[in-house]
Amino acid sequence: MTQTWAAPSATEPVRATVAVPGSKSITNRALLLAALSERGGTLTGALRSRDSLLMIEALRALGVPVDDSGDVVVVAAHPGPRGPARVDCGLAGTVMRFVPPAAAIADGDIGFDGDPRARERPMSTVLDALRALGADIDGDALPFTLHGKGGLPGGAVTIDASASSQFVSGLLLAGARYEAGLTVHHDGKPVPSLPHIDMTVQMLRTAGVTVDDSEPNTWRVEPGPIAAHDWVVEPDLSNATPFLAAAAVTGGSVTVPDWPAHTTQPGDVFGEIAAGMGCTVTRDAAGLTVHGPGRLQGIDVDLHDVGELTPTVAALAVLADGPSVLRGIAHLRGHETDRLAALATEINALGGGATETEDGLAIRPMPMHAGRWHAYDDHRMATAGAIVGLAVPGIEVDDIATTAKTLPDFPSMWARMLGNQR
Ligand SMILES: O=C(O)C1=C[C@@H](OP(=O)(O)O)[C@@H](O)[C@H](O)C1
Ligand SMILES: C=C(OP(=O)(O)O)C(=O)O
Repeated sequence: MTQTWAAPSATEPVRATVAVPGSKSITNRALLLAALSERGGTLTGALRSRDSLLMIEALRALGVPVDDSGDVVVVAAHPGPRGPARVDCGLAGTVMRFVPPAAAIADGDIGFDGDPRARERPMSTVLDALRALGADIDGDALPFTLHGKGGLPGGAVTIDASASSQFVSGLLLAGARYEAGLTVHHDGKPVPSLPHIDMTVQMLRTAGVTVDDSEPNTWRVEPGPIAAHDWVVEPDLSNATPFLAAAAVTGGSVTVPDWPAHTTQPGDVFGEIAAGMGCTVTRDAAGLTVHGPGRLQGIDVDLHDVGELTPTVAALAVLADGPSVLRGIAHLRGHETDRLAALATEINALGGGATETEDGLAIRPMPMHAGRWHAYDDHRMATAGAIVGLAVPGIEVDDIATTAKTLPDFPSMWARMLGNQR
């Protein structure tokens, strides 16, 4: 159900401490690894949102016992994924790209489908790779059916992962459970979001899997069991960025506690981006703090590795003093929506100056006016509208409920941050 939301404008500098829930990317990897470990595992600090519930339901459909009724999510010992099953991927890239490689070791027919937009998101690379590794699959996009044979030979496969790092991550997460393990070689334009592949490799190693990533564009996963692990999920640093942006836009100061000292999450880079736009950024025992400047500067930045941050950075760019260029993000056209088209359309409709380039956005700050900001079923479009609304009175986000994909409490967190929760 959609929900129109009057974005509150800030009448004074925002000063707040905002604790954000667990990382979507870490939660869904930890759930999947627990499902592939016959001894299960636990998650402390797991995200509870549409994307993580879709992952939990997908694993349950595959016979994996997941108990999410308490603070700690518990995946009990189990004999491994099994079919037949139906899996709803919603609009979650981590479900549609991570679950099929895991389901390929199950037996029985496993049908996958998702939201209408999910049927348009790039998927054939994973399905072709699984076929090359021995799987029997009907279809090249959602909906498709995997005819499980109770195991997969595995081996070596070459893919073009330039449209999404999730193609590589999905295969690697399950690769240890293939008979011959897995070698994935990427051949094509550079893979985006490489930190997310590093996250996959690190988490596999934590679960006792041997991974060789010493050669660029090639990843080798040795066959073997995946160990049970008690995962502690870091806060979602990408979801932290709209709150930090509120400080940047209003000349205030926002702290996100429990910011990890070392992390593979792309949101970590936001500190550098905010500093590049004139903010002062500090990291200390309190967490990461962004202090906004009197006037925000434009920025020329390559977001290829951290594409998830684009909607937040674009929202900051429209409110800056000078022009900005956001590069390296052509692959965002295949995200929850075509994010480049969506951002350019919404910014221009409200008087701003945004142009789509071949691989990103050029943004010229211009006075913006009140109006409707469309979210396109995209949680990060919705939060970008909230950021713009802090500085431009009268912005209405047409569907704030879409933030439930990764941050169901967004409206009340935003209100609390602004100190005006009703
Ligand atoms: O592996 C992951 O958890 C993710 C990888 C990235 O996908 P792309 O490489 O498709 O951008 C990122 O944008 C997405 O939000 C989460
Ligand atoms: C691209 C994103 O999500 P997904 O995991 O669905 O690809 C995102 O959260 O910005």
